[in-house]
Amino acid sequence: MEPGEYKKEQTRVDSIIKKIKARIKKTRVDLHRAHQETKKVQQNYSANTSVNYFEVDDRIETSAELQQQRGLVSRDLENESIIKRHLNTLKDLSNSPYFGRIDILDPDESTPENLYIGTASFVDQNQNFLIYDWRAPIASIYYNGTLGKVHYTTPAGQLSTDLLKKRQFQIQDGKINNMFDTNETVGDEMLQHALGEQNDETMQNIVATIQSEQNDIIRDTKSDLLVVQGVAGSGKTSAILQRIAFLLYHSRSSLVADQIVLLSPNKLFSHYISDVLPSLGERNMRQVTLAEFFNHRFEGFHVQSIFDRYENQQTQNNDQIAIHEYKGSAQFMADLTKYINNLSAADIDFNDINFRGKPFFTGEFIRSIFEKYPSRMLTAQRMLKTKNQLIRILKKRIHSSIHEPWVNEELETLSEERIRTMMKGKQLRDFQSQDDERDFLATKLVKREYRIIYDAIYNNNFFDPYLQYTDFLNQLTVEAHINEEQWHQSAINFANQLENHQISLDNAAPLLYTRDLITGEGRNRAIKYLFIDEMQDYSIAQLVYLRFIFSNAKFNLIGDSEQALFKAVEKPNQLLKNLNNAFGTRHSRLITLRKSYRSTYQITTFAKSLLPDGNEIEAFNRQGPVPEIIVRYDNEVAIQSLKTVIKEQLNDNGTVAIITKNMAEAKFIYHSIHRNFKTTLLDDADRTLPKGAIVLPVYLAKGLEFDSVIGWDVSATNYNSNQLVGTLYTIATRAMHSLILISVGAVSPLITKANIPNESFKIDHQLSSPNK
Ligand SMILES: Nc1ncnc2c1ncn2[C@@H]1O[C@H](COP(=O)(O)OP(=O)(O)OP(=O)(O)O)[C@@H](O)[C@H]1O
Repeated sequence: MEPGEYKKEQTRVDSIIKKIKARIKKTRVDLHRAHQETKKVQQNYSANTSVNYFEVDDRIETSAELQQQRGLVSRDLENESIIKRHLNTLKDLSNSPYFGRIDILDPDESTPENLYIGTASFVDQNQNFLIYDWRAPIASIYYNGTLGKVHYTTPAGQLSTDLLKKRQFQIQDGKINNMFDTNETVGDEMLQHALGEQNDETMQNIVATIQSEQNDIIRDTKSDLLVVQGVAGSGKTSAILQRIAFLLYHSRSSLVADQIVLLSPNKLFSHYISDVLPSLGERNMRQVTLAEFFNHRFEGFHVQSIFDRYENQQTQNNDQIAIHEYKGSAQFMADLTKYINNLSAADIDFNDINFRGKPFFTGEFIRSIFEKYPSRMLTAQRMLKTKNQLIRILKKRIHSSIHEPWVNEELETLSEERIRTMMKGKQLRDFQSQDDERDFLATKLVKREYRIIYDAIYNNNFFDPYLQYTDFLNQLTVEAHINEEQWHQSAINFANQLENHQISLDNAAPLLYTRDLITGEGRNRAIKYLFIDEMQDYSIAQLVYLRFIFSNAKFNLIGDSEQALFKAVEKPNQLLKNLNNAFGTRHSRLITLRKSYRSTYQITTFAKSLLPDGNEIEAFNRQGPVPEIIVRYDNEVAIQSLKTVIKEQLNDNGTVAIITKNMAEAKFIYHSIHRNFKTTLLDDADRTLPKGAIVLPVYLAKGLEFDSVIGWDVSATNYNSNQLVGTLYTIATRAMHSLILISVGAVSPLITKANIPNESFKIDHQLSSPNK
């Protein structure tokens, strides 16, 4: 670098920050004005809309005016929040305006251009880009290109330029702390610095140090099905969050954050990643865990969570595992689809709709309506027609009931005030005669009375998906490898669980699929992108269902087959093939990430040795202590050692996580140590990660990272099956700087038989069992 460069760059930083600060001042004024405007519209709205919602008794009659008012309020609120977000972005820029510079020479130009790249663009009054947003097409060469001829994609097609220089900056509080020129994607030095820091309470964006292969994930705009298989700590989650920010920028006019859904592994994770998009000036996408999603769709039932299943699956026999695998397969969903498509009117489980303890519409009557529609129509279309017909009949009944004696009686007892509320929005001149007015009120009364029937039709309560699904399970001829008796038992279990308002996870997606495919409802066509993190924990059946209901969404599935808990590992290529077959997608793409960034070189080297094909994993070269295995021969001594280790680790690290195989072990540890240290036991209802010592079962640690990890009881007794390799690997790869494993008794063969180089770990072995 030429002498004087640092000074020149710092002068530029100073001048840009001055301009940003001036813009902040102006934006504050804009924000104040927008806030006043929102307040005015809101006051206006509440004055105009003091409607008694209980009286609005027909969904079809929602006032258009009300909707318009609501629209104004939300538009102003949105406007205000856009300015607020912009202000926050400017504040961030005023601290650190950019992190990169590229010098390019376009063909036919004689002087090079210097472009600076930051988290957002900053443009002066003359439309000069003082900072380019990292998502701008030209910025891609900062991440991808090495010096020389480079290409980049713009909305107008591919362009090429000559990349003359790539410079990286670390700017904090307006001061350049470090800067260097590089030929690499993003030099190791910057990355070393970013990765060497202590774990934050929430995840940080990686915008300044995105790696080339991560950039491919972020900027993909073509795939309908994008599958990212990446080793632990390879930046999958980071990349998809950056991708969401990229997509929102790329499709500013046609995509909003609410049209993007992320299915996340647990609530802790949802909170953990919640700062990334706002730090990039974007709103968060919708986030939901699978358990929340199912419980929302099965109101009144408790759906087994993925965590309940981990806890229970530890006791499944081979026959049960075979059934579980079949129920999670694409084949099972195909069998179910075939069954549903071949249902005749006589096969459908119609229910009576009751009113005051008596059938208002009998199931047989409903069936007779359904039967009238031609069988060449889809079941869902016939159902919809049946439903509309029922509503028409109900309306007729309402109309013919308005002169019944009970209505007259009620009308006579109506208070003035009640009449006024019922007439809200109506003027006397709207009625031709007094009879008209009376009929209007009578209709309202009858509608209210029959509301329960309307709701039952509207909610498809005339059809019983639970019974239908049971019928399906019972009529199925299962393949030879499935034990028939156990299969029937599982159908009985399903029915028994329903009695107790319980649904097991295996049945949740197929059951919803039965309901939605038959009724034609439950689909959400507004969602444009679906992201699934930790996809290895989803069954293909669940993915098929999600594909069915989010039919307009592009799918982004992110996972690490090696981190599958209690399940055999599936090769990424095979997985993509299975998904392509099940989804029937046109443009699918598999991106594999092999380099692990989270952990030190020593931890990654140890963790990858646990896996049969772990040598495909590449460790990032950040140095730290080698992992340690502590072997003790009884719980009491092991707990003593655990306490010593926690104490040492807390001296050097912000978070020390003791990760166990299951909740029972986590509770045991918590009760053994919480008097000695301020300890937090986490369960699946927790949303935040405290600092200090925390105890949690492995499935809650998914997607998270900790400065120091202590894996509890990696003994041969506790880790006795090959199916637990993923569990062990997941525990080890949660550690950023330090990893210690404690074994109560002989160490698991998953570790002793693994090909771990001797110098890659330390062992602290109690010489013999005290009992011997
Ligand atoms: N390009 C990068 N620049 C800086 N940090 C990075 C980069 N890529 C990944 N990291 C860091 O590495 C760690 C792991 O990233 P992330 O959690 O996204 O990985 P993952 O593949 O989702 O991991 P896992 O599957 O193990 O949960 C995080 O601390 C993240 O900030």
